[in-house]
Amino acid sequence: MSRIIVTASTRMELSELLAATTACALPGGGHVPLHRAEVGGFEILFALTGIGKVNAASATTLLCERYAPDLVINTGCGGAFAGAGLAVGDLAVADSECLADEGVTTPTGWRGLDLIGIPVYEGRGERLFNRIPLDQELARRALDCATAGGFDAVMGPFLTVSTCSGTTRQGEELLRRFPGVCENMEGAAVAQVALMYGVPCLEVRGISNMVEDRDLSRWDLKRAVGQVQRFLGLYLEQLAAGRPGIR
Ligand SMILES: O=C(O)c1cccc(C(=O)CC[C@H]2O[C@@H](n3cnc4c(=O)[nH]cnc43)[C@H](O)[C@@H]2O)c1
Repeated sequence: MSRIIVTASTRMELSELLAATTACALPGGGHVPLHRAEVGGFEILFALTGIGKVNAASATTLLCERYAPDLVINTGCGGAFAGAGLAVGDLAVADSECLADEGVTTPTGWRGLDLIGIPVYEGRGERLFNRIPLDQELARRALDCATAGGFDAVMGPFLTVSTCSGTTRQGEELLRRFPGVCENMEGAAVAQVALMYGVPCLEVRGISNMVEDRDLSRWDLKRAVGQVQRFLGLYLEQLAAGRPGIR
C-alpha cells in the first residue's frame, strides 16, 4: 500500500481532513502527533509538526525515518505577495521552495547563502543554496486538479521565513531577493528534508492573508484552512481513484 504523509503546523490546518477521512490517532510518532486513515489503496498519515522550520524539519525527518513515505504533502495557510494574482481564500501550489532569510546582511544589502559558498544540500549532482526544487509534475497536476475542482489557484515559487512579514516593505524586500507568490514558515524545511530522503514533495496552501502592513482584521485563517483542506480531500480521493492526470 502506498503511504502519503500530510504535514501541517497547527491542528486547525488538519482537523477537517481528519474528520472527512475518519482518521484515527496513531501512536509511535514520538513528539509528532499522528493520525492514520485509508483512502482507496493509500495509507494517509496526518502529522502535526508545530510552527516554523525547526519543528517542520524535525518532524519530517522522524516521519521519513519511521514511515518511509512515497509522498509528502505540506499544507496549511500562507500569505500572498502583492502581484501574485492571489486573494484571501485562494489556493497556492508551490513549484519551488526557498529559504528566503538564510544568508548574509552586507553594507550593500542582503545576500543569499551563495555568498558564503556553503550549500544547504549537496547531492544528486546539485549544490543548493537557498532555493529547494519541488516535483514539477506533481505541482502541475495538483494545480490542474484544483482548477478543475473550481478553486481559484496559482502555482509559483514559495518563500519560507523565520519571521512572518508584517509590513508591505518587508514583502517588497523579500521579492527583491527571490521571486515568490506565497510566504510561509515551514515549507522549505519540509521540502529540503524530503529531498534528502528522495521522497517527492507537494506543497499546497490556502491564502489567509496578504503580505502587507499587519492588520489581522483582513486575515481569514478559517476560510484559508477550510479551502485547502477541501481541496486536499478532493485531491486524495482522485489520487486513490487513479484518475489520470493526478499521478
Ligand atoms: O501576527 C499575528 O498575530 C498572527 C496571528 C495568527 C497567525 C499568525 C501567523 O503568522 C500564522 C503563521 C502560520 O501560518 C503560516 N502563515 C500564514 N500567513 C503567513 C504569512 O504571511 N507569512 C508567513 N507565514 C504565514 C505559517 O506557515 C505558520 O505556520 C500570525
